Amino acid sequence: MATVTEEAVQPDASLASPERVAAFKADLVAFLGEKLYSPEQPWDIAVFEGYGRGLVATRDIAVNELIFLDRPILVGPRVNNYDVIFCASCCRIQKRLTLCSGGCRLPICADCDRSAAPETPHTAECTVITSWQPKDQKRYCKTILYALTSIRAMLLNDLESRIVFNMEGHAPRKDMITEIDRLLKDQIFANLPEGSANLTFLRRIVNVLNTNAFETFRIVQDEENNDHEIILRGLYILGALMNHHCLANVRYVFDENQVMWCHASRPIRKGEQIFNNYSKVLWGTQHRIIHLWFSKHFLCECERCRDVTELGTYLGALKCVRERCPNGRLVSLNPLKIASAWQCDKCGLQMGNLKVTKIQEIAGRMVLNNAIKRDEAGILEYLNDHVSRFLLPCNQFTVELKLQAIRKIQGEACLEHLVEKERFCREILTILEQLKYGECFVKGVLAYELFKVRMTIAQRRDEQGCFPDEPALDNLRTAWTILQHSGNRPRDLDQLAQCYGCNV
Ligand SMILES: C[S@@+](CC[C@H](N)C(=O)[O-])C[C@H]1O[C@@H](n2cnc3c(N)ncnc32)[C@H](O)[C@@H]1O
Repeated sequence: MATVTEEAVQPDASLASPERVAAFKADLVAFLGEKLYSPEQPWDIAVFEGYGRGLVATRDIAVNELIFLDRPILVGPRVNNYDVIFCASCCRIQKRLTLCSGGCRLPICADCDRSAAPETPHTAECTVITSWQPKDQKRYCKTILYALTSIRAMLLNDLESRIVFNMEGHAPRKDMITEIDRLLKDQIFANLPEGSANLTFLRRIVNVLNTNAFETFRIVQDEENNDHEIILRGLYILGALMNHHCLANVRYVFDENQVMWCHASRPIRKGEQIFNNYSKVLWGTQHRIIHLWFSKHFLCECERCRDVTELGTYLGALKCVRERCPNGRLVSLNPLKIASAWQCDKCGLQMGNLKVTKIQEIAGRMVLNNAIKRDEAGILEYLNDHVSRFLLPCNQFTVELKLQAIRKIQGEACLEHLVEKERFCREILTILEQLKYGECFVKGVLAYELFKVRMTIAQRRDEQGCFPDEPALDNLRTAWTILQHSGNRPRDLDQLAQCYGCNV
């Protein structure tokens, strides 16, 4: 169990000193072990001006080459509502809520319950939680579930906790209530006083998690053998060492065992920094900048963020509001300044940032909170009748809705919808090409969907003789290359790739 001392949990400004970096790397290599680390790996830890530590390529890395494998040092529930009840320990779906008999107020399955064996994987965390004397022990407590990932850090061994406390951890913004604040505010425990070493430890862990954790998942089956994906948060140290760039040069997936597979999405030259994208690939610049500022505490100034045309994609651009300017696109005069005015690229109309933000907010609400929940016909109708009147076809919200349509239009859909789906897949793949985004995860998903929809259209039109042609096989190869290690890849991908010889 980790030693909880005040010194151990203090954030440290010297994380990037050469001695600290060398010691940190030695710890990390020991943690990864021979299975995940080989001395031939093409990365090293380096310090970059303005970024802190990061990963650097130690030789040229080819596109699609494996850069590293990583495993979570810490994993557990995210701090967000779940729509199913699952065992807090093994994540198996629980039909009926059964609380742990140990009194920790968490839902636990019969196999993980403290009474199931002298030691279950849940015993140690239950002991920590109950040592703080939970009040109201007969009731489920969501707040404890949300804090569980941080609480698990108390069980790390010395090597692991040294690694974790060598990670950067930004303090929360003043208006943010963390899962640990919530434990105190709701007076969940009788014996976890403000000012205690345990609380300082938990607060520091929350900062490390918020700065570094990834969204990962576990696939579990219910009693009817249906698969469910339980979204979790995982601290992957090697993964977290990658700094951000809006034109990342890697992609990653998590396999069934929660191992992270990180591949090059573009060629990387020796000496270049290995970058991940912390934001969404298909978001416009203003959204990415705000998201990075509020969640990761830095201002991105990469070439994609600096270009008003967003590399010709106009993902964040808005439709000009003048009726006599049907093709005008409003773009920011200075994308790096959130308060900058916007201007139409055709008629020169200027608009203040507050008004632009309002329009984006309304568009976002209409699309993300409302239209996206419709069925496939509803989404297509909304795209054709409403969205086209107030948003550009290239706008990020239009693109998001098209992605949702792609997900919802499946094999049994009518031919007209399938043809629309094919068009959307091609449109979004073209945007990725404009961004020169390489062999990224979204490309893999779209390539798979495009292959499938073309196959279904060929069947419906009785054109199987012409399918699959070379472009379709290319799509399947791309999908297989990108998604093959993902634990939640489409269930028929392996079979399709094998059947058409694309899994080599
Ligand atoms: C997941 S950590 C990355 C590793 C970190 N540099 C370190 O030394 O531990 C994320 C933090 O790194 C820094 N960072 C990452 N990408 C950056 C970028 N593009 N510009 C400036 N800072 C960046 C920010 O402080 C951010 O909150």
